[in-house]
Amino acid sequence: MLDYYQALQELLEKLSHTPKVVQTDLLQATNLVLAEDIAVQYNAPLFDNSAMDGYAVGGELAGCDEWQIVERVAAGDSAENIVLTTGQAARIFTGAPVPKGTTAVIQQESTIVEGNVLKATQAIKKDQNIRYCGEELSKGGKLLTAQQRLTPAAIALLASQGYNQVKVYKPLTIYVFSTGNELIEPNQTLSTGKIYDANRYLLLSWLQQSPHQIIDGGILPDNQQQTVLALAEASKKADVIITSGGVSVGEEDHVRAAILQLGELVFWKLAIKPGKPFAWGNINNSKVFMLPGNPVSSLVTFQQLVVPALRVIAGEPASKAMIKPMMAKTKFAVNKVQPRREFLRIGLANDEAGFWAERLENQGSAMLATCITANALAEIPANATVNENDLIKIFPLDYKV
Ligand SMILES: Nc1nc2c(c(=O)[nH]1)N[C@H]1C(S)=C(S)[C@@H](COP(=O)(O)OP(=O)(O)OC[C@H]3O[C@@H](n4cnc5c(N)ncnc54)[C@H](O)[C@@H]3O)O[C@H]1N2
Ligand code: MOO
Repeated sequence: MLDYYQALQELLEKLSHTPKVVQTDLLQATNLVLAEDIAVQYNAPLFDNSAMDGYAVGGELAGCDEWQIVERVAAGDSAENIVLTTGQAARIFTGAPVPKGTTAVIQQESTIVEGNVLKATQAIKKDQNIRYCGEELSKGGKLLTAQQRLTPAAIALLASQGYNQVKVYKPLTIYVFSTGNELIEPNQTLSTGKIYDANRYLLLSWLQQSPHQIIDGGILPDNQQQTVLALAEASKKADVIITSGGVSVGEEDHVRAAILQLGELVFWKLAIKPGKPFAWGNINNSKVFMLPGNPVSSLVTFQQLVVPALRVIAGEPASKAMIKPMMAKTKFAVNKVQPRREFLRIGLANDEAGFWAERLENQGSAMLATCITANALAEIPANATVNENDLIKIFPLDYKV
């Protein structure tokens, strides 16, 4: 059996490639990966401005305890033609440009105003409450580096610099299939031996939150020829094909054989529970991931292996594509060692002492309902016991891609 971290590293290394680049409107780039370095084109802040609603005071501060209010500047106004000298002040608002000669801004809570006369109720320091031009970013520097995923904050930063188009790696086209004669759709009538397809719904709804194009490939029957035809057809358009079921050793497990006929496949017995059988490979330029049929095995292998893999295929560096664990203290013990690294569904909570993990009942790999209460997976290393209050790795179940 292959160790999880070894498998993950090998998978991400072997997937590295150069994705296609497209120019796109800013909002369309959300969650895609930047394909170019972007320069700071304007100083930030763009101009000296006030950090508070209050009064800009000019000239020398020493010996000055009263100012004449001579001007008013609001956000959006120009202050280019205003100059404050010692003893002069301007009413000013947050974000408004400070007039020339401004030494400090006094926030209005620290002032007394009588007519046009301003007095301060607290000591004033030079430069207080002034955000100076270029103090955050200076023109010509690097704003963003290629391979950065464009989070909402990155989109906002680009907008704040006047960029309305960016070059990103092209969104992926991802096909999702389920496999198995036992599977029917939720709108169909149950008959003996049949079950409703859960995995395709898990994967489609999870992937819907990604910026990629997701195509529902439907249910493949346990039939070699039909599986080959469907996968060959999907591979004409797909960057990625994800299947679930039929990956282990049974005679009715046709997907592996179909992919081997059409392309290349690596089959792993992973030392993880759930999620032991896992396969990946390619049909021409389409990458293929085969998840185990049990719904929770699908969920765990999708989050722990395929999500990082999709990030790499979408253009992120492997180091950033890894899903990041956090640490939590256990409210449970594991006394029995077992040979596979276990990803337990847990309830993660926190108090003043930090995060703690509570083990949930019903950990079977077909027991999907536990995943509703669970908000994280706890990693129990192979051949290890865990005591109460031990610190262990936790992977939040946040359904990100
Ligand atoms: N002789 C062995 N049998 C099994 C082994 C093994 O090593 N030797 N491994 C077991 C483990 S662990 C897992 S996990 C499963 C994985 O099996 P497959 O990927 O081949 O999946 P199936 O046999 O097609 O299905 C397993 C199970 O999951 C149900 N299923 C499948 N697809 C869906 C779906 N889309 N929605 C809901 N449920 C689904 C299916 O009906 C089966 O009950 O193999 C073990 N067996
Ligand atoms: O690995 Mo299987 O996923 O134990 O049920």
